[in-house]
Amino acid sequence: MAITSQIRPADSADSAAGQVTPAVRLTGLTKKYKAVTAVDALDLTLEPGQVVALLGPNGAGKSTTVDMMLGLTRPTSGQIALFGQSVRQAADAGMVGAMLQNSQLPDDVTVAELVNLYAGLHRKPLPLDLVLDRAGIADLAKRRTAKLSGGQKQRVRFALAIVADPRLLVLDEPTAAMDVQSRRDFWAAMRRLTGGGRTIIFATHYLEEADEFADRIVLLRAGKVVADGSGAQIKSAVSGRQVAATVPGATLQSLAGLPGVEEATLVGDRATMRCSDSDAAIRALLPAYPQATDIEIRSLGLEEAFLALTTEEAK
Ligand SMILES: Nc1ncnc2c1ncn2[C@@H]1O[C@H](COP(=O)(O)OP(=O)(O)OP(=O)(O)O)[C@@H](O)[C@H]1O
Repeated sequence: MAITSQIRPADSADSAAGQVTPAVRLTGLTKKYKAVTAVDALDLTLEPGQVVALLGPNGAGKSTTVDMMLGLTRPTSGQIALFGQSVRQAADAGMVGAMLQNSQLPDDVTVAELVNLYAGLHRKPLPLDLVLDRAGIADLAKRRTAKLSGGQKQRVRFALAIVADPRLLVLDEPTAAMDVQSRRDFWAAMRRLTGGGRTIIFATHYLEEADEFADRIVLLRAGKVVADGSGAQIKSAVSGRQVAATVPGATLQSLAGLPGVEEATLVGDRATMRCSDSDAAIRALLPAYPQATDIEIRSLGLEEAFLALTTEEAK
């Protein structure tokens, strides 16, 4: 599929030309679990100050990518540089803060005690009040963690992630347990943080969340980047039309290769083609298959088109 190259090369040329060291540079990053390739030769460069969403369905490789960036899982091959340093060096220097899916919080401490405990692990932690304030949990300082709601726990995890004032925040589905208002508050806090030039990469299942809060969306499927661009670019790339037709004798390969066709499926003689240009597709289909009948064209909604882009393709 050509969407990645239409929008922007996965590895932006800006950083090569400019002086700025990328916040994140992943090169050929690969993780295999026996037969499963969870992350497949991923190349990705993040400029400092970007808020980037790693968007994709279950099993796309988001968590594995995040875990490798945090040194929790070793890559099978490929390289990771964070501000030009190794994962270990960047972590030791307090450059990286992380918020992981479902990480456990100890039960028998207050929020302030827990944040202080984490602060003690770092050489130059931020003052407690500032951390609590930035995470929007100043009013929860004396609350025991066992008494927190799911969304409040997420904000405490966020406080722990920012304790060392990291330049890069890596967040795996940070708003998973939050209601709409908490989600908005969370991202408002994030925006205040990134005002200071911090880089954020977060994993999410939700196109809407990625569109609303990220400067850039990297769409993953089966461990590969299938699209990379701003929310508007991704939306225009994924929206399109679907052409269905009964095409006796057609092969999947020939249908997928028609101009304007992004992806094709064939069930018996019934072909369904997701098109970037449905007019071009039909103009090419008819001379190639004059026997085609029952042709239908319909517009794909955004969510539907997104799903089409993130499920297995035939091309
Ligand atoms: N420890 C593991 N052992 C074997 N396979 C794994 C392991 N961790 C992940 N995988 C596989 O790697 C692929 C990518 O998984 P990953 O958790 O990175 O996806 P994801 O995009 O984060 O999905 P989700 O949104 O469900 O968290 C999946 O096929 C998953 O089953």
